[in-house]
Amino acid sequence: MRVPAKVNLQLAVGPRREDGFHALVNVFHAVSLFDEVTVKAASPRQSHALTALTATGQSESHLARVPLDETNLAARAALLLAEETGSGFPVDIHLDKHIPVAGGMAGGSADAAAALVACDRLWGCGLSRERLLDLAARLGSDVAFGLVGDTAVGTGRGELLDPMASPGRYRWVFALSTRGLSTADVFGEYDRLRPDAPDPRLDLALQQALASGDAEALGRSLSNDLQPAALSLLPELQRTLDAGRSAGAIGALVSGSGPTCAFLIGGGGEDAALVAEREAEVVAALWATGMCEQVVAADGDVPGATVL
Ligand SMILES: C[C@](O)(CO)[C@H](O)COP(=O)(O)OP(=O)(O)OC[C@H]1O[C@@H](n2ccc(N)nc2=O)[C@H](O)[C@@H]1O
Ligand SMILES: Nc1ncnc2c1ncn2[C@@H]1O[C@H](COP(=O)(O)OP(=O)(O)OP(=O)(O)O)[C@@H](O)[C@H]1O
Repeated sequence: MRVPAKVNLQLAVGPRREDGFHALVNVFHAVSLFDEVTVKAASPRQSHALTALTATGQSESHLARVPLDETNLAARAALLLAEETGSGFPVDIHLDKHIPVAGGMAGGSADAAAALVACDRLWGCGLSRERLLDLAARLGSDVAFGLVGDTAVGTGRGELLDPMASPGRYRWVFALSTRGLSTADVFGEYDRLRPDAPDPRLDLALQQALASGDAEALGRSLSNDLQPAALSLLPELQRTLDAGRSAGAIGALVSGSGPTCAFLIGGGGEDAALVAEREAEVVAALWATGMCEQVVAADGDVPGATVL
């Protein structure tokens, strides 16, 4: 399975609810930075739903943060499906990780979405899309989006998804950090900085920019209520954002709970040579900060978990 990372085009965070989660209006956008998840029948067969989990990837520092036990979200997805359906036989799960770990791009959630679909097929459960989305939501607020992909608005705690019209194609650059940020810590810092958060609302200017495919307008409309909290925990991210903006990015923000920073470079309607030139300048400026572990380019939007 191939499953994409996400960037949040708008992340409006309301007050903390009684269950501890925050009410969100969350505009998800899937980008072409993929994890590959392979699920195979284990041999010899054992009595557990999961027998082994392995991971590879480009970055050793990121891989070191991926748990290889039953706390891994992909393993949890397989176990939940087995428990809910009463079916399943032992499987080996391999994660080839390219989505930054604890980077605010929903890497673990993506792997969980892929594992759900893969095990559903391998075990012949034949769950409906609704059941799969329901199980995904139980695993985490971002998991359902891994199934859906493209561009979608999430409400509730982010798990109730509606597709959003976005006919345009956009070019992005992502600055990955060697550090990770815990999503729970960033929400905690948000509560400290903003104890009286209003109810979240969809930004109509963003909706319009997406509907018309206007990259400049999209760049102006990007927003993330968690950004001040991520910057408060990792103040050096401000320099990364400033460097990308000064080099010509038409929009810049922290992705989700961070610390990955996302830079909008241009849209499909623009002169391709101009966009490529802008991309090269932004990439060079980000490397020059000396603060990025990796700088990668990607396109959005792209489909959700796909069988290869
Ligand atoms: C920041 C985002 O990535 C934006 O898409 C998501 O809201 C986070 O989604 P996620 O990583 O799937 O998060 P979950 O695994 O559901 O929750 C992790 C922790 O984040 C906090 N959390 C998450 C979602 C939400 N709506 N309110 C929260 O307060 C809670 O402290 C929770 O314990
Ligand atoms: N399959 C997985 N891949 C990466 N991390 C995982 C996985 N399963 C569990 N984890 C744990 O989850 C933590 C968060 O990882 P993840 O990459 O999902 O963060 P994130 O992209 O910031 O999440 P989100 O954007 O959904 O808030 C990691 O530090 C790791 O301990």
